[in-house]
Amino acid sequence: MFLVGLTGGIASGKSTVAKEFQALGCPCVDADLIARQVVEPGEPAYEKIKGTFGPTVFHENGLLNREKLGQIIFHDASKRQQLNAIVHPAIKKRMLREVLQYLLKGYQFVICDIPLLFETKQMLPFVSYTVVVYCDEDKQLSRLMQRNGLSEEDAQARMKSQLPLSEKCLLCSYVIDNNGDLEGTKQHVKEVFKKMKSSRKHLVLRFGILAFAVCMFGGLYFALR
Ligand SMILES: Nc1ncnc2c1ncn2[C@@H]1O[C@H](COP(=O)(O)OP(=O)(O)OP(=O)(O)O)[C@@H](O)[C@H]1O
Repeated sequence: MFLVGLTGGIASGKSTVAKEFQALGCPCVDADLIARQVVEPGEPAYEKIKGTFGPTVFHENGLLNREKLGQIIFHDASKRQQLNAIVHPAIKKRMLREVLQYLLKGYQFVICDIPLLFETKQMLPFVSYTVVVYCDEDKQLSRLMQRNGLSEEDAQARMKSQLPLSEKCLLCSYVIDNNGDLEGTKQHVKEVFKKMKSSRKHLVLRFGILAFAVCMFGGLYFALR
């Protein structure tokens, strides 16, 4: 099995593209979903956030106030770094656990939807291919404002906290153009899907596991003879 890192900019269409990959039968691990799970009450990252940012970033019922925390970190790079140092290792650990479950089920590859793949670099050593979902800046801005009900200024601040999409396109293996309608995007997803299916990178891990098993059992056999 091998991992494909799916990334892009905020509201560039990663979830939309991930759904299309799932419709084609690919398992997807969603870093955003995991990011919400690791800050639930009782999780180690939850306690660390309380210790670092204080009680003001929590609702009265104890749940994390994501909007309040978002406002703080999107306008303050050092606070953003502090939060990242807490949540990124927890996200990475849980992602690798989910990936391991798919490995045991025998999938050829797993799509890992990681919005900040190139910014944090945490998961980069584990992925064989990177795919960027791209759309022009003005389209990204209008989709973000519409979806999240944000002012232009707030939407711009969120976009600026990430690497520009054009830079990510230079770093990745494949670009999926999401400027057009959904039908066009589906076609781009199918093309990338075919390329992944024809990759033989999953054999590296399979042969590695096989060689390891042969060595272990061979060693055991000769030791017990
Ligand atoms: N090709 C498209 N045509 C029209 N609208 C689109 C298209 N792709 C995505 N959208 C819309 O743009 C918004 C952002 O898309 P999506 O949620 O997939 O982005 P995302 O990159 O996953 O966002 P986030 O950064 O929050 O994770 C959504 O409202 C979605 O419906």
